Amino acid sequence: MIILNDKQVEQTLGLVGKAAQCVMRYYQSSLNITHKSDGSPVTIADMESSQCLEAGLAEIANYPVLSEENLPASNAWLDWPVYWLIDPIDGTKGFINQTDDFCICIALIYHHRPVFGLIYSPVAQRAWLADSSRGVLQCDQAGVVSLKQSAPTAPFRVAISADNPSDKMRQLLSVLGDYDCYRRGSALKFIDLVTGRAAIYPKMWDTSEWDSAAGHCILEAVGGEVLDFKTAQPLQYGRRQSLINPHFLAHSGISSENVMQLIAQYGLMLSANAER
Ligand SMILES: Nc1ncnc2c1ncn2[C@@H]1O[C@H](COP(=O)(O)O)[C@@H](OP(=O)(O)O)[C@H]1O
Ligand SMILES: [Mg+2]
Repeated sequence: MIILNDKQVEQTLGLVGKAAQCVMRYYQSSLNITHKSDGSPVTIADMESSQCLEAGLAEIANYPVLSEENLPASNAWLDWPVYWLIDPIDGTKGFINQTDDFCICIALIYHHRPVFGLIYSPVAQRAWLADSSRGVLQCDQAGVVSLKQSAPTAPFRVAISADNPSDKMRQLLSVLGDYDCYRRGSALKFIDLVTGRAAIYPKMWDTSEWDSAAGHCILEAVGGEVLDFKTAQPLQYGRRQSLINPHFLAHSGISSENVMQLIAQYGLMLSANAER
């Protein structure tokens, strides 16, 4: 197991603060937006944040860095036992639309599992980080607080993406009875699961491994899970040529019975679609 020492964690926090300063120089200004092959937007702020993080992380711990904005030409990650996996701005749409829902995600992957995760909100100037020895720490100017799993209150609060359609989601959640949905962009939805604002975050649309890795690590550190909807096993990283995640169910503090109901319902929806 790889564990970052206190100095490396402090340096990583300093670095993410520096990347956030790069990003905030462009927030609420007019930006030239280009689109990638999956249709997602990218700006100069994504690129500058990536350059800042890539250079800094390699100095903090000299592992390869896999960034959303700088992918290796080949599938080099298949041979890496340990590497940094970063999303220089997660929720670029929220950044462009000035919703405040965007963040910087940094994960350290060791043998296909996220062993360190850090999510930073440049607007709130707050970081959440986790690993197996520290649990989850929330760090901001007021200080450092250790977060524990908070019990969800009824009805279940469900965090969903800002722009994924609702009909499929309603069908999935129908097995829960009473629930209450809200929309929010970016990996900050994982933080909502940690703080108890949400109990469930289902993702039935494509995301990439850098979108989930840091949040996955932070959520697991308070006892939550990020499960592949098809296998009911935790997501894994860097195992396949494709970096697209399977559809997943992230949750915290709900019963295993509810988890199995949601996974079974996903399976039924999948078979019904295949039959059409
Ligand atoms: N078709 C697709 N393939 C891969 N990733 C996708 C995708 N559509 C959306 N995403 C990713 O999902 C993220 C947004 O998720 P959410 O809607 O939950 O906030 C975006 O992250 P970025 O903003 O980092 O590009 C985007 O990359
Ligand atoms: Mg992203």
